[in-house]
Amino acid sequence: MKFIKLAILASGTGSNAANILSYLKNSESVSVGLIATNNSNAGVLEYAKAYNVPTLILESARFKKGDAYIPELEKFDYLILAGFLWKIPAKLVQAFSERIINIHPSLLPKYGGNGMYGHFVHEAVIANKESESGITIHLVDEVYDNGKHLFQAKCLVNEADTPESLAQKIHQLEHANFPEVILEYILSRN
Ligand SMILES: Nc1nc2c(c(=O)[nH]1)N[C@@H](CN(C=O)c1ccc(C(=O)N[C@@H](CCC(=O)O)C(=O)O)cc1)CN2
Ligand SMILES: NCC(=O)N[C@@H]1O[C@H](COP(=O)([O-])[O-])[C@@H](O)[C@H]1O
Repeated sequence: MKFIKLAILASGTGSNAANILSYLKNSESVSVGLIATNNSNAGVLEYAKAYNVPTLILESARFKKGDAYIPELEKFDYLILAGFLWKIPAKLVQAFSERIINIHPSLLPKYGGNGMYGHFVHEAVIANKESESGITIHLVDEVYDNGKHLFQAKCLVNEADTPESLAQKIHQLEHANFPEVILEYILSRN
């Protein structure tokens, strides 16, 4: 079987990226060859250093209006968005058709779209007194949070929950499922 190379794109703390790196550390068929971020202060860069993974700092104009770093990214088989906060431009979506996977911290289509990321999602769920929330893992198309769903998992939300306590529940679901959903999808296509 072909050896599969992943690039992770992340903007923040990087707990999902770290979880994927840990999950794949002994894999003989899939590896993470790059961590790219738009934030030179992102915590994810510390995990890249710890796992000795090359990094790439994305510059806005080149990513959004230039070549979208396709020369650097096209050597990878899949792009994994793990808390990446910029829209993937159409030319990169087209270059990686059905090969970009994103994790979103809500039960899409609820609480998705522009402005719906990180704590903003949890704040909206709590403000609306939802009884449940969860995660969605989906393919990425040219629109925010619109691609084909690969997986969803739910958690209960109770009156005592805060955006912070809900975020913890969501992170537990993400860490328990994202690596396995990624592997299941890419191995089903190779
Ligand atoms: N073409 C696509 N690009 C991206 C997708 C996608 O589905 N299609 N998913 C996002 C991740 N995401 C939700 O899962 C998401 C991330 C960020 C935003 C957002 O509103 N961002 C702000 C900018 C925030 C910042 O720069 O700090 C914005 O665009 O104004 C919405 C959804 C990754 N890319
Ligand atoms: N809409 C995108 C979005 O909100 N993504 C969310 O960013 C967080 C990143 O956490 P991490 O940096 O600890 O992996 C995760 O909860 C992920 O679902």
